[in-house]
Amino acid sequence: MDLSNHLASHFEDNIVATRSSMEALAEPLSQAIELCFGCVTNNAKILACGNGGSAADAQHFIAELVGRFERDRLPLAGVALNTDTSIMTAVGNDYGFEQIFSRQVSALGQPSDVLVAISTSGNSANVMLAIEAAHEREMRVIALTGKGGGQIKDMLLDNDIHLCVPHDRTMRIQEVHILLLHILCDGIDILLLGDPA
Ligand SMILES: O=C(CO)[C@@H](O)[C@H](O)[C@H](O)[C@H](O)COP(=O)(O)O
Ligand SMILES: [Zn+2]
Repeated sequence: MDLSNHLASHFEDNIVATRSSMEALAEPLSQAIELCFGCVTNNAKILACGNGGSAADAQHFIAELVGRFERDRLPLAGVALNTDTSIMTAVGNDYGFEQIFSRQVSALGQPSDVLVAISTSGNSANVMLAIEAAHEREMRVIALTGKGGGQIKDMLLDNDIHLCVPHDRTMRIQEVHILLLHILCDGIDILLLGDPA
């Protein structure tokens, strides 16, 4: 294998994934920005969850809401459901790993809250049960997926938002997911603070 060609192919593939996502996802992404803005400016909160790299994305996103993104502003309400090891081990141990997020959604979720559910395959059982619990709480869902959306695609309701990266490799999908989450943060800040100087 020619290593430098192989390395270059990652950059090329990332560009393809990013460009096709820009074309496919611009509209649902604006809808997601409006939904998150409405949520955090109406005394509601954003709950986020995912596994592995997507857990990192969920907590990264929430840290930028509660802390800040690029500009100073008031803290925005959000909770990453994959960060509390006591809850995750207790619920995982006592009720099963599939319920580690859904139980928290049931405990914390209110009808105006939004669930950001992240799964590259769209098939992680614990993320799917979190979506089910959010619907039971009358929450709206923003799902970040890839690979055609998996089973999550069929679980979403009409007023949910699906950001499905048109790619089949987990790492590429994750790379676009973090881009989408950063754009969401930027969009929320623009609606809150106006255009950047
Ligand atoms: O970061 C990676 C791979 O890039 C892994 O940790 C990956 O997130 C894990 O295998 C997850 O369990 C995959 O779950 P999902 O994206 O299919 O819901
Ligand atoms: Zn990864």
